[in-house]
Amino acid sequence: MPPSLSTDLTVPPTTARESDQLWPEPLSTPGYIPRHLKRTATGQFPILEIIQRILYRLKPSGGDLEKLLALIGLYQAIRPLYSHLKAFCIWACTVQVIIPDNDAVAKDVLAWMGSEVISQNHTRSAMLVTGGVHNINDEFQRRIILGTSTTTPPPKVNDEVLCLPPIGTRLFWVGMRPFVFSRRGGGNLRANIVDDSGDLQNSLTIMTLGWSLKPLQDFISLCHEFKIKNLTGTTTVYFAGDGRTDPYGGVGWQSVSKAIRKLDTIDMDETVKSDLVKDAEYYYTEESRSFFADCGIPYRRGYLFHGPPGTGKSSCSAALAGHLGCDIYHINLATGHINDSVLHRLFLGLPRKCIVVLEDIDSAGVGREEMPSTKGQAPGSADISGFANMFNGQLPMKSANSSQRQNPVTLSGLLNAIDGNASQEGRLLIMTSNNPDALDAALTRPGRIDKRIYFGNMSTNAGKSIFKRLIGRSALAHDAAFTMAQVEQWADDFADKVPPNIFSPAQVQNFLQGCRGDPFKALREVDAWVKETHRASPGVEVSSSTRTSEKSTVFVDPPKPIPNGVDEERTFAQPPIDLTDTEFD
Ligand SMILES: Nc1ncnc2c1ncn2[C@@H]1O[C@H](COP(=O)(O)OP(=O)(O)OP(=O)(O)O)[C@@H](O)[C@H]1O
Repeated sequence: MPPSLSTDLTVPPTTARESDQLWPEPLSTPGYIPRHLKRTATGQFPILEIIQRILYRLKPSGGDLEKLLALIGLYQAIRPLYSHLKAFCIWACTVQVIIPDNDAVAKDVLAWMGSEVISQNHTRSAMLVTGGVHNINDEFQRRIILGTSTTTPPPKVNDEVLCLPPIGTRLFWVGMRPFVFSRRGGGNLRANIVDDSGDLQNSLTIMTLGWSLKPLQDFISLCHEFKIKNLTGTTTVYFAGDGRTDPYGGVGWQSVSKAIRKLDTIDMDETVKSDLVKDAEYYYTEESRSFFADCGIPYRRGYLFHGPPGTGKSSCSAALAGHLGCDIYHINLATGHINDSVLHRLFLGLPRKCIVVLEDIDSAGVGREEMPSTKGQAPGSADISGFANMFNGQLPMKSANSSQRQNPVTLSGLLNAIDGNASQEGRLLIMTSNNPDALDAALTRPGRIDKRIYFGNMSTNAGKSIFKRLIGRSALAHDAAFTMAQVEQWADDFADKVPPNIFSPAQVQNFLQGCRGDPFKALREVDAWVKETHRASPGVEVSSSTRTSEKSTVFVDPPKPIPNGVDEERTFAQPPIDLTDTEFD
């Protein structure tokens, strides 16, 4: 009798009689394994001992352990062959795409997988991340940011926790076609971005049966459409990061989802705004696309938004992206993290339809390279444009802001990234600047900048509008006794108290935010605020005339007398189309 399995799992006694009971076969029996070999095996692998006892319990006549051992041996022998065979079958019968984890396409795929595969009932593991939308369910915030009425249902956004596929592999079906999704991660992105087996770390791999990439392209389109349809109400904002997320070890894009900023929350001249929106909308029509293609003109468009700080240049760019339904990419050259090759790569990685914002381009200190002799360089290393100017009898242009430290991005590198031959087409480039006069003419020439829009300080109309948005809506929502007519009257009173074209909308917004939706507090405190703020802004003088007419604003050091709007533009070289029916937010 074998010892009881439940109490004793040690090696069984080895007397000849007991061993014979366990291994009763004679030497001539096929599959016979000598006793000492069995003992060595079970001694080395205690699990075999356990299996042996279980088998004995199940079938006291015994005898199946040999088959098991033979199978295990066979498996060990053919395992390398199996992995080679598997690799060959995968290579021969499947197609795959690899997507860097931080690419926009990867985000589309993850969003689709999260919703259509991972959120299904049978999922047993998932990666949870926050949605990253700023407080969109807050009524007050929503009305300010989105300009929606209290009756408008909130847009469908990923406001809380997202369920995404974890690291690992997952089989799923789209219709009748199987796909294998693999997510790799955990690598140090700054250095070892390709592992020993040559695979990209922190990437997604999508694989399916067949010999054509078409099903995979269709799947990617499906994911993209899903994102467009389901994430309405948000814009993905990308920032050129500090290098931690770039699969190539340099500076890459980092992203965050933000609630769309509605165009009607941007206070600017309505004609200028509608002209800008029509231009951008037309740029993305099929008609315009084929016009560019037929004429052999690179499909690109650029705007320069200029004006004092806090006048809405960045906000308008974001609102435009939301209106056009595309993502927005911010590059701040002044950080010093970006050099020519990184900038080039950032532009190469842009999707076809997007808005790229080069922020505060004047303060980035981007300039042409200095003459080789002044820098002690070899002649061959100088910017070719510098030589061209020498031959024209001109000195090479100095840095746009020579007092600043040299930016690793050169003007030629910037121009190359923006519209060099290898540069991506389809993007809409917006440069913002507080001081457009400091910009190199090469950067703003027609073809690179097609439209210049001036963002000025707050006008009387803008004052009314900002009061209604920040105070009026909240007052109406919180106190049913207030009427719209009252709000209009308060807005007029408020705008009369704030001298036009003196304060930036950001300053006024800041004051009104401090009033916390209380119209009486705002009206009571605005005079004191105006005086106080003037004292703190010595460059501005307020006369009584400035309170009555927007045009009579006095600047001590006046900028060019440009109305708040377009000051120069290059129009599309084709008959204008009728866009009068176009609806605007
Ligand atoms: N014209 C405007 N309409 C509505 N809000 C505005 C406007 N201008 C500024 N603001 C508000 O002021 C803040 C700062 O605006 P924004 O960053 O767009 O200004 P900017 O011109 O890009 O400033 P900077 O030149 O310093 O980058 C934002 O919160 C925005 O809501």
